[in-house]
Amino acid sequence: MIETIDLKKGFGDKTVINGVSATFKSGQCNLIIGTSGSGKTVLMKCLVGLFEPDSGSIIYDKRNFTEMDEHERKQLRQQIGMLFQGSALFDSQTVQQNVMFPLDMFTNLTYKQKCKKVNETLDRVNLKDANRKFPAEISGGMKKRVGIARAIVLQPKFLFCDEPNSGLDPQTSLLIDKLIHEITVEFKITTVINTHDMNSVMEIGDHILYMYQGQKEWEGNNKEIIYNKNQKLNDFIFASEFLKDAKAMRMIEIERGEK
Ligand SMILES: Nc1ncnc2c1ncn2[C@@H]1O[C@H](COP(=O)(O)OP(=O)(O)OP(=O)(O)O)[C@@H](O)[C@H]1O
Repeated sequence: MIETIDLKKGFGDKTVINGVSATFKSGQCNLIIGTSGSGKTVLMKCLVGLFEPDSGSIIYDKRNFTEMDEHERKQLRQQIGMLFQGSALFDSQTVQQNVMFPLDMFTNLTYKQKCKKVNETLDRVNLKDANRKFPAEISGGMKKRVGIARAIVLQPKFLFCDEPNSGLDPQTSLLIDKLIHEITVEFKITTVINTHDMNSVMEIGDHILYMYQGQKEWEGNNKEIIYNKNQKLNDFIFASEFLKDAKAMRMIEIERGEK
């Protein structure tokens, strides 16, 4: 579990995160949504320590991240997996080398042990027989799976995904979402996902945090979002005719008890 308490972050005289208190539970996909510039990325960067908040606290399983020294943070980082936008794979390295990278960095395992772990993890993300391929030789969806494999190879307790569906077609996005959700539940990971993808919100939004101008404007789950009465949130999610129709269909499904 990760908690933020009255978190604030600004740049110069501009406040970007303005007193966000939130709880991200384990075994759940916690989605952060909001318009461009609402502070999603800055919030996530504060959570992982890439930005220092100006005030407030970040608590990882009762450990105060904001008060940790560099040594303690380094230890905690070993429990954190990150899936970056565009997968951020090393182009000159094979799939196997990419996934092995965190094991090289953080463990003293033998090469044989590392290979075993890499193979088990690639299996888990349904990527067999790709070990020797280079990123340029595989599809966007496969790259994303490699990114996920690299993020979970150390069996993290916390997983951060920045726009995991960027650049993927809707069908592949759905598969990647499902994979992230399955892994989250299976390993009881606290997963935090920054997304613009409304399909993800509906499919895997166990907990959704809607950011508006640096503040937590609304939170709830993917059922509650359908019925929410928050005008700003509704303006945001139902901005398109398609989503309005999707909402109407979804409400009919829920009323019929189909999901
Ligand atoms: N390093 C920085 N220095 C100064 N301002 C920054 C910095 N990083 C972000 N900001 C500002 O903080 C605000 C929030 O940016 P952020 O990237 O968190 O938005 P976002 O919600 O993630 O948007 P998007 O959906 O477009 O990624 C923006 O106004 C941005 O210009």
